[in-house]
Amino acid sequence: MAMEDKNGQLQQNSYVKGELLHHIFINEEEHFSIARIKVLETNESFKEKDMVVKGYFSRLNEGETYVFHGTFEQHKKFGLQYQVNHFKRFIPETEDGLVAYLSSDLFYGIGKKTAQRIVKELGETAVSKILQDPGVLNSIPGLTQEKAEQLSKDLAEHQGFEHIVVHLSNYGFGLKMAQKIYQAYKDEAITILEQDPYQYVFDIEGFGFQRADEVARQNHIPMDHPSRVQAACIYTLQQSIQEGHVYLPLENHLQAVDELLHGEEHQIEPETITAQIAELNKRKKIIVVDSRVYLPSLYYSESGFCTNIDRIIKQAISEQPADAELLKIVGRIEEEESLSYGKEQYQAIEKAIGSKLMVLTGGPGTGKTTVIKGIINAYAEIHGLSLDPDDYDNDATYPFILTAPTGRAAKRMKESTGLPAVTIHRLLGWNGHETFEKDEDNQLEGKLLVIDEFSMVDIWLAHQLFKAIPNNMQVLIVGDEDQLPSVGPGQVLADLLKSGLVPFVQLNEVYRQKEGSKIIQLAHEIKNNQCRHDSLQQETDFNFIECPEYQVVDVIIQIVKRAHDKGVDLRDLQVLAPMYRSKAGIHRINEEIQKLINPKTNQRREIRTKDITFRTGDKVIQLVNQPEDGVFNGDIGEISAIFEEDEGSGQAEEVVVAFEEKEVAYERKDLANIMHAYCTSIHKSQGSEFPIVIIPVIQGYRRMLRKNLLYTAVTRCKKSLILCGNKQAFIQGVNEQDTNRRFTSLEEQLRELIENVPQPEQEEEGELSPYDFL
Ligand SMILES: Nc1ncnc2c1ncn2[C@@H]1O[C@H](COP(=O)(O)OP(=O)(O)OP(=O)(O)O)[C@@H](O)[C@H]1O
Repeated sequence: MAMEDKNGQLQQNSYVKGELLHHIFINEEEHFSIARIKVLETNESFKEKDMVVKGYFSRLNEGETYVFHGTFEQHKKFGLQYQVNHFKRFIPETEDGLVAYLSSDLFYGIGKKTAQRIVKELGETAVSKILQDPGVLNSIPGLTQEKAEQLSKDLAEHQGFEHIVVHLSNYGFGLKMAQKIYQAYKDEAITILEQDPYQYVFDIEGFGFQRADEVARQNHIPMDHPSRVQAACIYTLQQSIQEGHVYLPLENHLQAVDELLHGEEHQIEPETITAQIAELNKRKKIIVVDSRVYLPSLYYSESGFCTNIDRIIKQAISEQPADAELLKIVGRIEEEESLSYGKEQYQAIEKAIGSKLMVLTGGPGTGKTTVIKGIINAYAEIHGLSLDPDDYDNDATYPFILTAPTGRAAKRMKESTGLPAVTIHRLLGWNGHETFEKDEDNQLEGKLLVIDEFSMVDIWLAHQLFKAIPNNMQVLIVGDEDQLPSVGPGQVLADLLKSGLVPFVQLNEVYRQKEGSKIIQLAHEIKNNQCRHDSLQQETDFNFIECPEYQVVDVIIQIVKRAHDKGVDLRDLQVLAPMYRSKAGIHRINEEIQKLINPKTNQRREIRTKDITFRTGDKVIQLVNQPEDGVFNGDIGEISAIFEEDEGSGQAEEVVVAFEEKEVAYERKDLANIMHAYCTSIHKSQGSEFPIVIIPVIQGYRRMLRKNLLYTAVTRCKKSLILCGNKQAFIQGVNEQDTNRRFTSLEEQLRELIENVPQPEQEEEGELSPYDFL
């Protein structure tokens, strides 16, 4: 950290003082610049007359002098550059220098005489005095109030960002965080930081509670300050979202807040926390209902989703065929498709046609896709609608909407049904700022909406989607309830099914098994808690290679090598593992496969980050939703190009990834959004399927191995599944239920609605209705 002593002397190890000659590259939005400077002074053994500096700073003034702090970096093409951590405009410390600075063109209306009076009155530290308190200018003889105001404003503007950067560096914040802070608060940044650092926790991404605590301590803000307690209340709720919770029970919340606030030398009384929770509740910063504490966005998502489910299921259905008529229609579809629907499958088609909203659930190979097609075909025939998009004027008038939460799932839907399908984000028109074009005031157009892979949809997205569904639309939700729940908060599919409010059909009979699939059989044995050692016998499409833990990575490499040598397209082969950092973790497996498949050569460009080396030709996975670029968490692509920085053309350093439908360019700062995908996490594989899947299973993964995790992993495979490691660890894992309960109130809220739903007519004997489950 750079510090100045009392005399303003630099105590930083490395510095370069230089006059800015010209800018090479400027990104105004990011405050990122590359510039050439004339070196005036440095404590480094740098002998050249000028050099290139780069870092997160705004446009600097050419001809002015700055002191930069940072480190030298050797750039492959451009040689030695100085990576700036922070910097400061050099203000001459002599009285004459300061007078020249204040009377320069930078400050309108300040002549030499006025500048001399300011320096005489305020001394060599005049600039920081004015910045801290513009009122000091009132004492300068002959300086009108108007000019004084103008000068302090101009000084603040010129010094603003730099001043803030220097100030923040005293708290240990780097340029990048300083830039984020400056964007959010501008000139207020320091005042807010020093008076109420906890505000940063809410407004600045990546600014944690502990950081705010450190700043508060340095500024002697008491540990029981209301702001601190309130920040802890909100921060703990934000953290709980990571575990999938929609709310925290008051008791758990109090405990979590207490743990966060508790220090060796200070203790916060429970009453203080309760009082601040009440205060936040009053100000609608959190919502407390029935001893449950919610963040408002999640509370309103959950209650909004319930309201919309209620609205939709209460609507009447426009046209409904008589039973005999539907039988005839389904018979015709069976003929066209050359199959005969099973009892459950027919029931699913019948119930979907007769319900405003229905959930279709079932494991792999039970015919969910087959039934989706049956429902769409039957709907089209009943309503006299063509399935061919070319028969409609434009996309908006096409009556069938097929959607899924990820790009890959939408693509699979499109392939299996032969109809257009899009991601939920695309369907709703994501505008990149957490809002969508489609909402309650601008609803979707269409007649039948089918949402696949619904287990992956969190409560926030579910709410956004359902508020955009118009009254005249019929809705079919499809998902496998035994899969892992959504990455985001909630367990919407499971809660919908448990509530009993919404009609649903569960498909149990497995059809793909009839074609001799061991993979499907294993999936159902896991699902039905019947997986034993003899379930893991070798079959044509399944093998469990037993090996000790230390050999598991070698075994994976051998399998991948054999597949590669045989000409298998590596996009069709996926290694799935549950953990990132272990001896047989995702990172290690990726490194080893990269060495094998895509080693370093002179032909392949590469770019190194702290942990990873990316090379052209590498298989990579997107780690976050980036809807503005049309890529989503879990999408897999290949690095098609790496561009080095080019001063001449202004080309920034970039990695270009070719995804299935588009190319996306990542600057260095965005490379954390991707990682190698030779091996990916099971969580990230949700919604995707691969012909060949390899899953290492070892005792070292024990704390992660759970039934729904292994079930999700196994069901990602379509043709050939290879497990390797320890059979006992696998058997123990599939017998381990996920006991991490997610706190959601959706099921309860939906149940409360049941009283208001008109009771259906008497069901035929043997048919399931939601009311059978109450
Ligand atoms: N009634 C049926 N008669 C004959 N074959 C069927 C029937 N239902 C489904 N199948 C066949 O079973 C296989 C699995 O069906 P489908 O793909 O619809 O299941 P799914 O539940 O969508 O599976 P997954 O989730 O694994 O994709 C397909 O080959 C399908 O043609």
